Amino acid sequence: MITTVIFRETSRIYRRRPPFGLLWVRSMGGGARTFPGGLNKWQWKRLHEKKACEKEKRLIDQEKQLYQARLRSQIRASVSGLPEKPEGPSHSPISPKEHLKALADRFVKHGAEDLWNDDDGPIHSPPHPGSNKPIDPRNFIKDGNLQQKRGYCSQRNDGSFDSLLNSRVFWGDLQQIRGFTEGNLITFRGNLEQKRGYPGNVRGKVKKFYKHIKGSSSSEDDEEDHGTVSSNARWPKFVLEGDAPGTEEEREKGDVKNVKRFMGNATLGNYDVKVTRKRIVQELEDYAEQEDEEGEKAMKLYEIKQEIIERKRVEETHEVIDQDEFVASGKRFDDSGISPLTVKALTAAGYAVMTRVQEDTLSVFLEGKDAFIKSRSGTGKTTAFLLPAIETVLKAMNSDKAKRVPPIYVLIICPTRELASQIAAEARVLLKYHDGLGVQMLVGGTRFKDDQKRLELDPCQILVATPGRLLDHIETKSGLSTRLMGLKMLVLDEADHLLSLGYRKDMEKIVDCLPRRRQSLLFSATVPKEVRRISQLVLKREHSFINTVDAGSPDSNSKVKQSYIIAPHDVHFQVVYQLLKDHITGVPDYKVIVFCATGMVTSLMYLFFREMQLNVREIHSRKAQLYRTRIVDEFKQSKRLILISSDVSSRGINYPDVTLVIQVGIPSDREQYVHRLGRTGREGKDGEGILLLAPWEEHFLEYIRDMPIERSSAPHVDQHAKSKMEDSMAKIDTSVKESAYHAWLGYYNSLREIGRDKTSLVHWANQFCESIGLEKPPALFRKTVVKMGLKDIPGIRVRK
Ligand SMILES: Nc1ncnc2c1ncn2[C@@H]1O[C@H](COP(=O)(O)OP(=O)(O)OP(=O)(O)O)[C@@H](O)[C@H]1O
Repeated sequence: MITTVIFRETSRIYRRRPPFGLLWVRSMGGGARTFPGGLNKWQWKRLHEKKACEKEKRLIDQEKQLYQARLRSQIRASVSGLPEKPEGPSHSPISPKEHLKALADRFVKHGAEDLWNDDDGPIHSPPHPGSNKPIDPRNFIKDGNLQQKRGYCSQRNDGSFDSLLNSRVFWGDLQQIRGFTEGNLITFRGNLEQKRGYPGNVRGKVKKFYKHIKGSSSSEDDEEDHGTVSSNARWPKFVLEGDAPGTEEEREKGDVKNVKRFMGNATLGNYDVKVTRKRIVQELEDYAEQEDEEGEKAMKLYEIKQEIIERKRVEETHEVIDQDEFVASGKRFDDSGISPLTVKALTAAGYAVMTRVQEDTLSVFLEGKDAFIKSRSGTGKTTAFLLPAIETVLKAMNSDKAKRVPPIYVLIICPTRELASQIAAEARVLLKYHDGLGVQMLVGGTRFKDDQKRLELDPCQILVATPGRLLDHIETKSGLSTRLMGLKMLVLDEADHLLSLGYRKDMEKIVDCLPRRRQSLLFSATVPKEVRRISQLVLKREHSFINTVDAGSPDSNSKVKQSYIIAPHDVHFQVVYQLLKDHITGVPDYKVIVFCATGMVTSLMYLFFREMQLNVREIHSRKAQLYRTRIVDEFKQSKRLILISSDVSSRGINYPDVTLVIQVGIPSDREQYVHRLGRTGREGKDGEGILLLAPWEEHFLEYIRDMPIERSSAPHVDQHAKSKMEDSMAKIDTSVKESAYHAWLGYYNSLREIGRDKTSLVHWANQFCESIGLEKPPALFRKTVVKMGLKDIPGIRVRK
C-alpha cells in the first residue's frame, strides 16, 4: 500500500523523466476510498453539498407556505373584526428572507402603492370621474345603471353597454380585479364578440350574452340582437367573478354549485375552473361593498389575494409552455445555487431562466462527475460550462488562498480561434462582478512572446485555448505547465472534433500533462459512436453521458427548414447566386452564410459575388487573424450581409439571426453538415438550410437520411444573369482560380468515397475548372500527384 502511494506521488513529480532507480508508475487517479459507499473525499463532499442545497430549497418552500397561511389568517382577522396578533419589535439581524417577509407585511398594512414595482404595470386603473376608490364589481349588479355610476361611459357618455365594452377603463378594472393578463382580456373580448356568435359590432351583444348565461336561447330573443341595449341592462356578475351563473338570488346567496363553464382555460387561465368559490373571498368581497375605510382595506387584501393567485398561475403556465430544448424547465438562475454575483451578471446579460443543457450540466457538476454532454447547436452550451467553471474557481480560491502564482483552475479547449475568443468574451460577461477573477486566451495567429507576457502580467484562473498553441506553451516549459498543476476542471468544447483524428495526438499530449484529479466536461452537438469510445482518453470510466436531444429525434434543430438541390457541377455558382437573390428579395433582414469546401474555393466565390455586386464578406484560415476577428465581429452585429466561409465558422460560432445557410458541395461528414446547419435557427428561432450537391455527390444524402430534409428544384437562372456571371468570373485573376482548383482536388481526394475513384475525381475536377472559367486544368507538382495517387490518371498535367 505504502509503495503504491510513494509510486503514485513519484510518478506525478517525475512524470516526464523518472530518476534512475525509480520505477515509473502511472497514476490511476482517484483518492483513497475512505468514505461510505466507496466514495472519495470529493464525491463525499459534493454529496453533502447537494443535500444542503436540497434542504435549503425545502426550507424556502416551507417559508413560502407559512407566509401565505399568515396572509390568509390576516385576511380572516380583518373580516371577522378581531384584532391582529400583536407583534413585538425584533432587534436581531434580519435575514434576506425575513426582509422579504417584512416587505410583504408592509404591502398588506400600507397598501400596494407603497411597494409596487413600476415594471409590474399599474396597480390601479386611471381614476374614474367622481370616485377615487378602487372599483367594486358588485355595484355593477346592484345599481343597475352601473356604467354611469362608475363613469365607464365617460368617453361616449351615452350610458349604453356599447360604451361599457368599448371603455378602456372598464377593461382596466376587470384586469385589476380579476388579475387577467392582457392576452386573456383580448381573448375574453374575442370570445364575447366572435365565439359566442355576437356580431362584430357591439350593439345588442350584451343582451344576448346575458340570455346565454341565463340558459335562454329562444330564436325570438336572438332576433333582438340589433336593438339598442337599455342602460338598465345588467352586467352578469359571473363575468366579473369568473364562475357561477345560476339565478341572481342564488348567486347573491353564494350557493350556486354545478357551474357551466362558458369559456375555455385558454381564455380565462385557471379562473373559470373553480366551481365553488372560497368562502373567504366571498366574505371579503361582501365586506368590500362597504364604502368606508374598512371596505377599502378589505378590497386591498382582496387584490393581494388575486395577485398571489395570478403569480401562481403564471408560474404554472410557464412550466407548461417552455418545454422545448432552449428553455426547458424554466428553472431560474437565482434558484440554482450559483454565486449571486454570477446571477447578477446573467441578469445584466438578459438571461433569467436556464436552458435544458445548462440545468443538466449544473446537476452533474454538483455531483462532481465527469460528463459527455450532447445538446443541439445554439442551445447555450457555452454558458452551461462557464457556470460550473466559475463555481469551481470560486471554491478553489477559497480553499487555497496563499499561492504565489495563481494556478489555472479551469482549462477550456476548443478547435478554432474564433470560438476561443467568443468563449473568452462570454466568460468576461459572466465574471463582470467577480473582482480578481480573470480569463485569458491562448490561440494561434498571435506572437508567442506576447502570450507569455500577457499570462505573466495578468494572471488568470480560467484559460481558453486552441490545442496547437496550448501544446506549444506546454512543450516550451514556459511556466504554464506548473500553473496547470492546480487544474480542477477541464472542458472540451466541440469535443467530438477535438477527439477526431486531426487533433487526437495533440489532445493526448495535453491531457497527459494535466493532473488526474479533476472534473472533465465534454460538450458537442454531435457525438459519433467512435468518439464516445475514445472519450475515455479524457473522462473517468464512471462518467455520465447526458443527451438533451430526445431519442429518435434528429441532431438538427426542428425549427430549421432543410432542403437539398441536385444540380450539375458547372452551374453551382449560378445556382448559389440565384438562391441568394431570391432570399434577399423575400427576407429584407437577410443574413446568409455560404459554406465552401476549402479556403481557396471560399476566396474565389467571394470575389465572384463581389463582382456580382452582392454585399459579401469572406472568412477562412488563409486570412490574417486580425482580419478574421474583424469580419466575425462585423457579421455578428450586422444584417443584410452574406458571409462566404470555410469551415472556420462551422462550429460553435454564434452569429445571431442567420436566416439562411447554404452548403455548396459535399460536407466532410454528417457532423459537419449538422454543425454548419446549426449556424441558423439558434436560441429557439427559425431558420433555413440548403445543401447544393452535384449528381455524383448524391450518395451523401445516405448519411443524413434521418434528417427532415426535402428535395427542392434548382432555381431558374435567366440568360441575362448568366452572361453577367460569365463576365464577372472572367474578371477574376487566373492564379486565384488555379489555387481553388488545387484546393478543390485536395479536399475531394481526402473524402473516402470520392477519393477512391481517382479517374472520376480527375474528371469532376476538370468539370470544376470549366465552371470557374479555366480553359484547361493547371498542372500539379509531381510530389502532389504522387501523394494524391493521381499518377497515370488521364487528364492530369504534371509540372516539369
Ligand atoms: N439561459 C439563456 N437565456 C437566454 N439566452 C441564452 C441563454 N443561454 C445562452 N443564451 C444565448 O443563446 C445563444 C447560443 O448560445 P451558445 O453559443 O452557447 O450555443 P451552443 O449550444 O454553444 O451552440 P453551438 O453548438 O453552435 O456551439 C447565445 O446567443 C447566448 O447568448
